[in-house]
Formats: sequence, structure tokens, C-alpha cells
Amino acid sequence: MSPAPANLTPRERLVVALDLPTAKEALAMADRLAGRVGMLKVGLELFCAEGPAFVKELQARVPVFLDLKLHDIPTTVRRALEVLLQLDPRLINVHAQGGPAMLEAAVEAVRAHRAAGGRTELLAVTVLTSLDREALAALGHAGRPEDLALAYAKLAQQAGCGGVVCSAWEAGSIREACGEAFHRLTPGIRPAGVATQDQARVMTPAQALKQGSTWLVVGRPITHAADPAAAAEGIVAEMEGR
Ligand SMILES: O=c1ccn([C@@H]2O[C@H](COP(=O)(O)O)[C@@H](O)[C@H]2O)c(=O)[nH]1
Repeated sequence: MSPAPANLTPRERLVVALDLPTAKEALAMADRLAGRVGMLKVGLELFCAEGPAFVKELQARVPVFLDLKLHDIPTTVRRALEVLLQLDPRLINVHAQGGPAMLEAAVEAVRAHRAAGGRTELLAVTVLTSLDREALAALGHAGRPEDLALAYAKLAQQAGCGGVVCSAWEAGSIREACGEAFHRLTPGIRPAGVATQDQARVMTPAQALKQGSTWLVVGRPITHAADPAAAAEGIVAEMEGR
């Protein structure tokens, strides 16, 4: 049984995005990171390439966040979740943009899974960390990404989700509005001086922790590093204030 998120150590809060093309490369990376990180994230690239069997194999080594960001009509999302929940990942997610009925359908599926002994928690994606104010304006959303993220977080909480995916810039206001127990999982983490790439709303590991992130997602700064284990250790050290 993993500890309650409020009691996690900095290392347990580190989630590494395994955005790699094959199971072979992903398992090799998992071996290099063994014991150094709290969770591994399987996203679209790896899941499309390797499917459910790979998730099962990975989960035998470390807890998995299945980051598929489901977004469809309520029935489709509920039925897809019922299939994916057979893998019993530690975390799974849907898009808050799917709206209240879709979120409620997702919650229903996860509640049934947990009632049957499953451990999965459901997160809702608020505003992708790759979007800035200008990109949101192009999508027809006037205003600040943080206000939209907070609105989606409140919707997700009302529907019964366990937390949200947001940028660390919004973690503090979401914690204040939704409470400590409502998780904030934050991608868009970049150690100082590291390229932001396609991320727009970024924060350093130390700042993100201070802002109230429950879990920090880091991908390329670790997986593309010459020494991924050392890069992960550097991030943990920064979170620990060493
Ligand atoms: O808003 C979001 C939601 C998910 N992600 C995912 O997190 C990782 C970030 O990888 P980096 O290499 O550290 O940029 C990636 O798998 C995304 O799909 C996100 O970035 N933002």
C-alpha cells in the first residue's frame, strides 16, 4: 500500500514520463531509474506501440500512471475506462474539457473499480502545460490559463475526481480552493537552465514542490539526459533542498 500523498517523500513525488517508442527502451529506462523515482508514466506513444500487456509488465516493477487523457462522450469514456482499469494503474486520467457528465461517468467507473478492491485514482486534465494565454485565446478562451485551470479543477472535484493535472503555476490556487487531499499532478517541470521545449507553463522542481504539487512529472530532462539516473537524483536533491 503506497503512503497517503500528503506524506510522500520528494522521491516518491517524482513521476518520470517514459515517452519512448518501444517496450525494450522503456524497460531499460525503468531499470536505470529503479528505486530512484516514485512512479513511471505511460503516455500515448508507448501505449499505442506496446498496449496493455506492457503496462502489466511495467507495473510489476513500479507504480504506473496511465496518461491517456480520455476525452469523448460519457458512455465511450466509461467503457474505455472499464477496460483500462483491469490493469489497475496507480493513476489514470481524462480531460476535464469533456464536461460534467463525462467526468461523472469516469468517476462511476473508477468508483466501481475501487469498490471491487482496485487502487486506481482518477485525475482530470485541466489546461495542458503546453498552452499559454495566446494559445488559449486562439481556442476562444479569453483570460488567464490559471483561471481556466481552477474552473476545471472545481468541476473535476464536484464530479468526484481525486485530483487534477495542471501546471505548477496553478497548484497553489487549486490547493487553496479544493483542499490538500485533492491532488495536483504537475508536468512542465524544468530544472533551471534546461530547455523548455514545447512546454509553456514551466516551473523548477523546488518551486513546484513549494507551490503545492502532489506529484511532479518529468520526462525529457531525465530520459534524454546522458545519465538519466544522475538527472533523476539531481531533481530529487533539488526537491530535498540539498
Ligand atoms: O498538461 C500536460 C499533461 C501531460 N503532459 C505529459 O507530461 C510529460 C511531460 O514531458 P516532458 O518531457 O517533461 O515535457 C509528457 O509525457 C506529456 O505528455 C504534459 O506535458 N502536460
